[in-house]
Amino acid sequence: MPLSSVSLHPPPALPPTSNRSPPPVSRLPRLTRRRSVLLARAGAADMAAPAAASPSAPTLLEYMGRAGTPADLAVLVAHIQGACKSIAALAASPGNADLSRAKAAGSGAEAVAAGRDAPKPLDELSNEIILSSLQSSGKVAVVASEENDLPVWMCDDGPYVVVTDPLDGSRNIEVSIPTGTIFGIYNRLVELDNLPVEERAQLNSLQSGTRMVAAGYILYSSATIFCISFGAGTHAFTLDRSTGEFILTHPSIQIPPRGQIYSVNDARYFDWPEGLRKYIDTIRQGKGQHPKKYSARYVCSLVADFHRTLIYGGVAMNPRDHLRLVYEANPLSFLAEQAGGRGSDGKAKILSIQPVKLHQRLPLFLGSMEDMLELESYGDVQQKVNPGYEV
Ligand SMILES: O=P(O)(O)OC[C@H]1O[C@](O)(COP(=O)(O)O)[C@@H](O)[C@@H]1O
Repeated sequence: MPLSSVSLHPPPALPPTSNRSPPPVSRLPRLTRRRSVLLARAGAADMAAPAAASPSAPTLLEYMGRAGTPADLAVLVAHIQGACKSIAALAASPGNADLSRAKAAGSGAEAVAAGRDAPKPLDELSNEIILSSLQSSGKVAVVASEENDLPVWMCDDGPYVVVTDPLDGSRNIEVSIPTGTIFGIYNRLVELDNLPVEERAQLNSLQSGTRMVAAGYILYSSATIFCISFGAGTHAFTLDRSTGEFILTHPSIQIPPRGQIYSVNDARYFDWPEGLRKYIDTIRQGKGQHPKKYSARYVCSLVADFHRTLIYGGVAMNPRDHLRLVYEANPLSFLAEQAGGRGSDGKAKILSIQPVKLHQRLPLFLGSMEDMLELESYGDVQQKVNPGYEV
């Protein structure tokens, strides 16, 4: 669906102001200055409230300037940032439910035949938004996206290669559950420049995760969070809706070495191997290396489950062959490692797995170092039975 054909319904008209009785002024709580500033920043303050203080924390663009991010890379990230603001607006718009519904039966057959899920209109729109902003950055040679069977070649002398899942968890949009965009950035392999374009595109996109120069995700939730690593720590920026800027709110995130939360779709318990069942049974009962009973949290939206794990610690997993190595597991593992955590397929570090196919799937485990090592010590944690589940 082209972007121009999306019609967002106008908001319902409010009754005229004069018909509504004014609130009893004397009962209005007085806003503290801090609250006023926060409300003003959120664009929600009463006009008479004190003006927002200028935030001292840097914006994403200022951060990249201060950190000495190469200019071409900063331009590229600035374009991703712009695209994600548009996706955030679409995901939160009154038209989002229509955009999240699968198209007529039979559509998306090509994607399904290629081992991908049938895309929803919002997946396709998000892909279009990301691709066009990467194209206009002028910095990208090739993009490998979940929504395209093959990598898209953009520009022969673009210095970077981008891998992306433009909108993960789009099945959740209709019920306003968080979604996210994931991306990874590599240098273009100049030694491949003389190969035919299809081969060049493919090999550039299948680089090992160890060669990533930057990776990030954008979480579309109650706040829109842009989390990124350039290989020197993991940092998260929160969208300030009054200025349209992403403000540094979580510098140098350190995932706690041990958490108390596990995140998995445990309706699949009976399809799990013995090792994984034992691990989950053990930590639930507080009988593991950490003598606390773990709690379960599962949003079923990869970026949201990963974001919570990054901040609170613990483990987030999908033990069956479902998530994609190139544009989901690799970028999130890079961010986890940069925050002191670990990403694995249950046996090996994700970043050390050489991709062989663009849409390659694998079991994915992400989280706190101590929790991850304990989990892996059970050996048999990859779910081999994968019947495909309807929901
Ligand atoms: O059905 P499962 O195994 O719980 O998988 C859920 C996972 O799949 C995803 O929805 C991604 O799958 P899709 O690409 O089909 O949307 C993740 O957001 C989520 O973590």
